[in-house]
Amino acid sequence: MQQQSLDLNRLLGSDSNSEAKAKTEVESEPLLDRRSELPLTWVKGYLTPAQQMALLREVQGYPFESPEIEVYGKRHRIPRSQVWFGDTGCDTKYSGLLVKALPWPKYADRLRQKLKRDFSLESNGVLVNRYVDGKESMGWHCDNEPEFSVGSDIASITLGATRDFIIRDKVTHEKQTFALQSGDLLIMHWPMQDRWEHALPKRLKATEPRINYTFRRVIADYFG
Ligand SMILES: O=C(O)CCC(=O)C(=O)O
Ligand SMILES: [Fe+2]
Repeated sequence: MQQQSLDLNRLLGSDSNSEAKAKTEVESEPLLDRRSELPLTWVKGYLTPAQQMALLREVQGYPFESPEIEVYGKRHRIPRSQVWFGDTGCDTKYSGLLVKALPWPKYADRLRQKLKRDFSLESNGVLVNRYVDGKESMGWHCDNEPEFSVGSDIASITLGATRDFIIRDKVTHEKQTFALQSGDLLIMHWPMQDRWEHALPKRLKATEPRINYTFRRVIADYFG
């Protein structure tokens, strides 16, 4: 039940209004010291403007979908759109639906190879999220689906609008906010998902689209 309510939060982006007052971090804040203890790597400006442009052009051809899900008998469209690319057999589930991996687009695959070269980050699938503006969001969740490979890190790349990405300790509810900008990389290291949830709350001041690539390693043929 607990798990289900977390999943619903993620899908519907609920609880996000309570984040409206969450402050935006700046580098000089003392919280930075604590960040060195977090299971995260934040690389600002990881992608050059030219690399970002190549990806953004490619994104225009992605077959994004925004499925409807049923919650307590009512249908809701998830407040963003998504597409999943991956190696053959590297399927996943979201919105309760099995999603077959589509073949890697050229620049998404190059980005995957770059992450492997730079951080030894092995991934065989990527979820691409598109938030058309600050009204779109992702609610609190942790990425601990059974098809994810044990011990694997998750790498998140931001393109377009700056948005707050918030993590919350599951026990103490301590929060940390990261204002992710276009070209930034954030790696969530194993086993961060055990202790921390994360969310991308609504930010009504954001009027431009944001794209997020979330590279993952899943167990091939997990769904047979
Ligand atoms: O858009 C983001 O930065 C968050 C995406 C995310 O948490 C996910 O895809 O699981
Ligand atoms: Fe996530």
